[in-house]
Amino acid sequence: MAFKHANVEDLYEIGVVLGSGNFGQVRTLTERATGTQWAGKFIKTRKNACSRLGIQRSAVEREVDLLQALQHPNIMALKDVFENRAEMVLIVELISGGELFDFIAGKDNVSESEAIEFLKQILEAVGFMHNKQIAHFDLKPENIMLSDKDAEHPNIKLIDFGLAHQFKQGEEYKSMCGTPQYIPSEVINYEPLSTATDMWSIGVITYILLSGLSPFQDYTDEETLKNILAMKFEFPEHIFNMTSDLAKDFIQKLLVKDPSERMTAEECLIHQWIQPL
Ligand SMILES: Cc1ccc2c(c1)c1c3c(c(C)cc1n2CCCN)C(=O)NC3=O
Repeated sequence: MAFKHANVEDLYEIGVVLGSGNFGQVRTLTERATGTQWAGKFIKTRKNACSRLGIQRSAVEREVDLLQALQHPNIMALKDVFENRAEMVLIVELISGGELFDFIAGKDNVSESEAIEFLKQILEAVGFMHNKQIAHFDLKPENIMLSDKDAEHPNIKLIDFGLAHQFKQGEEYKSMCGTPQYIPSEVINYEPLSTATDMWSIGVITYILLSGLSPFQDYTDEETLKNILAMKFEFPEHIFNMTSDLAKDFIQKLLVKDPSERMTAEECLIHQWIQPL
């Protein structure tokens, strides 16, 4: 996709801030020609390679390339990219149902059938990515958005591919990025990563969906990381007493230390809990 050098404001009316992260800000945009609402991800780019502020232009190009390869109903769609001296703007579909995180927070916990509805869509999107050798590397409830939270069957969309990576044949990839409570031991130990790294995060997300608790989280990130390395998690009886054995089995087949032993997205989609015979 060619990066447009026009001024975003010529084509879009810039609206409210939806959120911000280390990359910059996300704001609503209204396309002047059609009135259609979009989201604009405003990324401050670095003046030069050594300045600390902002993001390398090459990192944004990589995210754009990955998003172009990932056209799927459960993955945020990229419409356009604008670039000027100090920033780049990704024009993406507006996902107005907010984060899965808030949806869970708004309820004590989610029923198993609701959780399965969400997980099927997440697993379809992640399986699609993994078949293209692309890993997300930052799967967490904040990056799973609902297109309409009031719908009977909310549609989910994965967002934020800033840490995503496409594996080349036989290439090794390591990174210390991610969010402590969702990362597996291979990230902490700076060992080679793979698409299985995402599957660990899905195990953590499933545990949170069903209980509202985070399996490894502790008072400090350091303690959290120790819990992960020690594989220290359990299903507290007073919280999980109503949870099916199949649901716990699903989680236990993802929260596995050895990445090669974890279920793949495809294996998850045919697990008895997700797809009863
Ligand atoms: C209604 C609403 C509220 C907050 C939003 C968004 C939409 C949103 C969106 C996107 C991103 C990358 C971040 C977003 N954020 C920031 C928080 C996401 N974790 C996006 O790509 N489309 C959005 O609508």
